[in-house]
Amino acid sequence: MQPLKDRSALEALLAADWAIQDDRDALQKTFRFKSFVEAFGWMTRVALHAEKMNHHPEWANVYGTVEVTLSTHDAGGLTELDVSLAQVMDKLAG
Ligand SMILES: C[C@H](O)[C@H](O)[C@H]1CNC2=NC(N)=NC(=O)C2=N1
Repeated sequence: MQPLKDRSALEALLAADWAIQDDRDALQKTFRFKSFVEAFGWMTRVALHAEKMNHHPEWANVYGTVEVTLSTHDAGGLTELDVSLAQVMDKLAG
């Protein structure tokens, strides 16, 4: 598992509304879409990437809102995989 080496990529995420969770080494962001269909469509596209990466989000959806937590369970904290998946999520959210 690749530990975080690119601090600048993490800084860029923190400037784009991602946050480090208080009580856990994990990235968090709340995505808001106009409708349930838009939210779920985005989740479906992200899920296909996540499966390819073999790296899966913790997330919860209510109508157009998706709360996301990213952490590498196998490593007990943040790795490059979390940064990559966060970047994919931002890109697909447009
Ligand atoms: C066995 C399997 O490869 C692992 O459990 C993978 C699957 N997806 C994963 N997703 C996340 N977020 N963290 C992991 O440590 C992880 N591990």
